[in-house]
Amino acid sequence: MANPLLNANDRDSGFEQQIRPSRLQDFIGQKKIISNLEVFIKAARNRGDALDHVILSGPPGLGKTTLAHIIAEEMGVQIKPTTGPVLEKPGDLAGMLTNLEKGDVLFIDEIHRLNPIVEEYLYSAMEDFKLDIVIDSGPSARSVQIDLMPFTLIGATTRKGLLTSPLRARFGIDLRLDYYDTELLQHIAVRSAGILGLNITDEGAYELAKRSRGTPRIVNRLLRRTRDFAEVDGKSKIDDKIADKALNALDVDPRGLDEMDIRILNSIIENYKGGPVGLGTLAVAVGEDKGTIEEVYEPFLIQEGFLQRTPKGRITTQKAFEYLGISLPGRNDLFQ
Ligand SMILES: Nc1ncnc2c1ncn2[C@@H]1O[C@H](COP(=O)(O)OP(=O)(O)OP(=O)(O)O)[C@@H](O)[C@H]1O
Ligand SMILES: [Mg+2]
Repeated sequence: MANPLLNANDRDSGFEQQIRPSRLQDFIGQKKIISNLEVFIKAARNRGDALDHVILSGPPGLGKTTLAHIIAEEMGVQIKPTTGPVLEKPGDLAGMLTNLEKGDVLFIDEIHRLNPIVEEYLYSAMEDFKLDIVIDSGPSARSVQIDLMPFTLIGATTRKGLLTSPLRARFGIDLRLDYYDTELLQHIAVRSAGILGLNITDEGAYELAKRSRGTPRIVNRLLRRTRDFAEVDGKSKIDDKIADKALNALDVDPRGLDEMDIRILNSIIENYKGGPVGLGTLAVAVGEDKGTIEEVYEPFLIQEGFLQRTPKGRITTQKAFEYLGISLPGRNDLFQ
């Protein structure tokens, strides 16, 4: 059964709003991205220009939406958020663009899901701040050009591979967010606990952090759930014991792997003796889209040393066999 804690779509907006960092200095980790952004923002502000267009990519829950809001805040401009699927017609995009003031941020989440026709209109808007709109149809159809205010488009995507190259080429700033290490997530847990007025020990925060799949959204969610267990147990402090108890009760994996991670590893091991297996075959076996496996699941499994990409296909590592408690084929003596 899918673990609801790991579901990126389940949002508690009140909680999120409270703990979401709003300035660059509060954003934990992703050091290189943050220091580059500081330079770009400062330079644009000094010149009085809009910031160049930004594409933010990376797996769910790592801080793309958060960063988009921070960028607008640091630039001292308004942010107008929308998502790819909502912009169905060119008119929807025109409506958003003509409402922007100088320097404003148009934030398009899930930009890989943009309608191709809408996307074409975006090209000239991004490049020349102009919008060519066709009015009427048939013989009376004519094109009018609308001048736009200079603006910054921030696109966010978990699937950068799906962006067309003309769109990709129009972003001057390309930022890819990586998974967070346990220490950073521990830091995030402590920060969030502080904002919520919760007492948490370093060990408690560490326990949450190491079971959060490298993802700030998950560590915050596990913190919230652990708080419930602490309250019900009459504990005034979140320590590693209550964290462990809560996470076990919630079936959170010891290393934070989610259901699809496990399914991918199990499938390679059980059906293909640990691989190599091609991405397409694996996708069919686990019932997930190829690109999602490649861009959302594999990076974490590779980073954690459970999976390798080889020219012949994906293979699971000895660590994956050990973790799942399965003996390597033909080497039954190895882990006894
Ligand atoms: N670097 C960070 N420091 C502190 N908190 C963070 C950081 N990154 C993310 N968070 C927290 O994690 C939550 C999830 O982040 P966010 O919504 O920005 O992720 P996302 O990349 O946009 O995810 P999705 O792809 O699902 O839209 C935020 O509400 C924020 O509180
Ligand atoms: Mg987001």
